[in-house]
Amino acid sequence: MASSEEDGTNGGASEAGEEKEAPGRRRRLGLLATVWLTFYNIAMTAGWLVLAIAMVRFYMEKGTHKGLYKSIQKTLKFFQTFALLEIVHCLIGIVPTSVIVAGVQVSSRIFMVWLITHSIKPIRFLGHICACHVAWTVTEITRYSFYTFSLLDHLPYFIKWARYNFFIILYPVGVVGELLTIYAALPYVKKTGMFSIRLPNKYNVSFDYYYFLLITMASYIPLFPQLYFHMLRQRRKVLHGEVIVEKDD
Ligand SMILES: CCCCCCCCCCCCC[C@@H](O)CC(=O)SCCNC(=O)CCNC(=O)[C@H](O)C(C)(C)COP(=O)(O)OP(=O)(O)OC[C@H]1O[C@@H](n2cnc3c(N)ncnc32)[C@H](O)[C@@H]1OP(=O)(O)O
Repeated sequence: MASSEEDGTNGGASEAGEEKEAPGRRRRLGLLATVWLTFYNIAMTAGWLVLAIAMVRFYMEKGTHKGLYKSIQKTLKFFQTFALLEIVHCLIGIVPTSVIVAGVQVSSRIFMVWLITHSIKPIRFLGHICACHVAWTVTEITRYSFYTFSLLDHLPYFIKWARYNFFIILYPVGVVGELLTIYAALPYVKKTGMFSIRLPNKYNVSFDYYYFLLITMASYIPLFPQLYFHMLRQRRKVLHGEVIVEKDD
């Protein structure tokens, strides 16, 4: 999963009004793209901050995570769904992140939010979901504030440090939380047959959501290490200035 920056294509950036850059230097975006991304990143930082404050307040008031999902679900769904724009940013070339990397990252979260927690009520009180939400929230506050300060050319070192260190723990925590949540959903999905299409039907098509979930869980095995090692490479590049040459896959 090589980034376009590394393979020299500049992610289609020139079409989006960017200038070509010397390797290792920050890319310069057009005014419109800079304004939009600054607005987007500030909105996302604020959204995830609101979520963090709501989680802390809930826990302090109630002393339990039970009922937390109900109180945060609207904000969570809104800001996580808004993150679909990240795939659009990659596609139109205003950010150089690989579309595949952003696509896998965003779609797994959308899947968790809408097709698991929104759709399967009995699993909402589980601690695993809480673990994912905490991991996502800390990550996103750090990540979007990193992008915002970078765009404004005033990036405090501790935000850069946090962006490229927190994931070492938070990524596995989030992934284990997601996998345990899907696992906990399996009996309910099997019992209810939800989102499944049985034969015979006039289109002669069958789909079993239970097996889809098993395949999704299995897909974490090849995909997650790729994302994790990608972040470790980014960490070496950004924090330690290593030049990393990657092959396109
Ligand atoms: C339908 C069923 C689907 C099922 C899918 C199953 C998939 C299974 C595996 C998936 C596992 C994912 C699990 C996950 O959900 C769990 C968690 O997230 S737990 C919490 C911890 N998570 C993390 O730490 C996430 C880490 N990931 C990331 O940080 C990024 O999301 C990543 C997409 C990996 C990209 O990182 P990368 O470093 O490659 O690129 P960047 O995007 O940070 O930066 C590259 C340059 O682009 C500039 N940029 C990017 N976005 C913006 C923006 N919004 N505004 C401004 N600039 C932006 C950035 O500054 C960089 O620029 P430069 O190179 O000039 O510095």
